Amino acid sequence: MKLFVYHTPEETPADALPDCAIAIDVLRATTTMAAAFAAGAEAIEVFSDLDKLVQAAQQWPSEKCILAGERGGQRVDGFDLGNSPRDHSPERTAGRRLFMSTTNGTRCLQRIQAAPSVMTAALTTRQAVVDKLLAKQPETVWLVGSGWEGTYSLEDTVCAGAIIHSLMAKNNQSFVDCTGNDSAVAAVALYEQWQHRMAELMRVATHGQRLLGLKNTADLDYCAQMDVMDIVPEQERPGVLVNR
Ligand SMILES: O=C(O)[C@H](CS(=O)(=O)O)OP(=O)(O)O
Ligand SMILES: [Mg+2]
Repeated sequence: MKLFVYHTPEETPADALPDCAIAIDVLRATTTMAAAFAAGAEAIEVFSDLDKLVQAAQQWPSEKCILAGERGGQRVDGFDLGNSPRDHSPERTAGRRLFMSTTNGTRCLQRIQAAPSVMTAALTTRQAVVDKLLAKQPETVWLVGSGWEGTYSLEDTVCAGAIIHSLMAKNNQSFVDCTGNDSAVAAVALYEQWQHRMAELMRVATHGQRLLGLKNTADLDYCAQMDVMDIVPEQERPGVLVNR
C-alpha cells in the first residue's frame, strides 16, 4: 500500500485516480459526518449547491430528512443544523438522512468521487480508517485534506500523518515502503510533533482560530479527540455516504 498526501483537493493530479481516496476535513465536516453516523444517520448526501440540496430533500418525507448547511462557519438560515458534530444525538439523527453542504468538505468529496473506493476520515475515526485500509489493502491511497477555500489546513494534514503513522507501525513498514510522495513524509513529521497536543494544534490552526472567533471552543475540543469512534463513512454512489 502506497499513501499519497494532498493538502487540498486542488493539489490532486487531474489525470489519475487511486484505488482508494479519503477526504479529510477535521474542522469540521468529516468529524461531523462520523458523529452523525455514530448517532444512527441512515445516509449523508453532500451538495455544493444549496438549492439542489433542498430539491433533493423534498423527494423524501420531511420527517426522514435533516438539512445541514454551513456557510462562514454558521448554520444556513432555514436549515435544521449547521456543521457541528455536537448537533447529533440518537434522538435527533437516528434513522434519518442528512442533506449536507459545507464550505470545504463538500468540495473535497466532489473532487475524489470518481475513485473506486471513497471514504472520509477525521481524528476521531483515525484507528477505524486504518483498520479498514488494512482489511481492504488498496494498492494506492490518496489522503486529501479539504483545506480552506483552496489553501492548506494544518489539522487535515496532521490527520493524514496520524493515519500513515499508525499504518507504518501496524505493518512494521518504513517510509520508503509506505509513503508515495514527500507530503506524506512531512505529514507524519507534523503528526509526531503534535500527537500529544491536538487540542493545542486546533487553537494554533487558522481554521481553529476562525471557530474561536465564533466562540466555538467546544467543537475544537470535540474534533481534537483521537480514535474515539469505530465509524468509517464510505461512498455508496457519488455524493452519497453510508456507514457499512
Ligand atoms: O464549518 C466549518 O468548520 C468550515 C467552514 S469555516 O472555515 O468555519 O468558515 O467548513 P468545512 O467544510 O467543514 O471546512
Ligand atoms: Mg475544514
